[in-house]
Amino acid sequence: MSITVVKYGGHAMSAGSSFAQDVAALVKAGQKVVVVHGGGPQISAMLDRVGLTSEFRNGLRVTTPEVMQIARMVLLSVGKDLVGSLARAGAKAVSLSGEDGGLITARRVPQDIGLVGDVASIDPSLIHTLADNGYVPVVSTLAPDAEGVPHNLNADIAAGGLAIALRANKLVMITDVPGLYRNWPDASSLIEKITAQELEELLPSLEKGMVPKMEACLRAVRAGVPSAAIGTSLHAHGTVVLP
Ligand SMILES: Nc1ncnc2c1ncn2[C@@H]1O[C@H](COP(=O)(O)OP(=O)(O)O)[C@@H](O)[C@H]1O
Ligand SMILES: CC(=O)N[C@@H](CCC(=O)OP(=O)(O)O)C(=O)O
Repeated sequence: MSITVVKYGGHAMSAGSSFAQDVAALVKAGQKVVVVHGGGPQISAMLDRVGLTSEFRNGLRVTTPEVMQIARMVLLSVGKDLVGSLARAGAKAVSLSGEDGGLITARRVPQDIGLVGDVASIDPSLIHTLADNGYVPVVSTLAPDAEGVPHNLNADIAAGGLAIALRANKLVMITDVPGLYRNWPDASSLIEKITAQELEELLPSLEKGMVPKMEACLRAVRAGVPSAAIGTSLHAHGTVVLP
């Protein structure tokens, strides 16, 4: 049975959408769906409320231990909220993070930005167990490093890693823009289809949140995921990345 990995970004989430209904419909139609959620804007809002600031470097949040505490709290709560939305839409969902069942092990990124991890390894057996039994796994992207220290992972990067480890048929990145624009924000420059080679050439010119998103798509299609799509819903894909 085919597996779709869907990354649901924090910006898309705050815009409100038919996300839960769309996932529930896919599951009803016999597909396995794994949700990886973001929550960047929600973390920033909570940091604001408690009087902490954080900055982004190349799309990654500089994560001090204090920021990590808030990020973890917010992401786990976003996961539970999504389980609730999916349940109301008729899908049985279970939230978990990379910390559960040895799902993800993190490796500290080389940049000096604190407790930020990349995916070092993934053990997808817990995800398979859930998906094989009709549950929608909802993954919060926190993961311990080899010493057991929790790290903050960019959700796009983690979704790409999971799509590879699960041998997904498709990776879908749901965000607040219709797709990838060659000359952002020129609305006429939306890229409908792009190959891995073309994307690799374009990557250095991209900025902010698009950097980890497109890097994750590139890694996924290079590692055997047949396609990665970027759009505003499970059915609206402005951009498709092909090997
Ligand atoms: N070339 C580009 N094409 C599309 N969006 C871009 C581009 N460059 C920067 N962006 C910005 O990236 C944002 C999406 O990334 P991000 O904020 O990380 O979203 P998410 O929370 O869904 O992961 C868009 O809202 C847009 O402002
Ligand atoms: C290291 C890093 O940047 N982690 C992200 C995790 C959440 C995320 O990726 O959320 P979106 O998908 O909504 O942007 C953060 O702290 O914002």
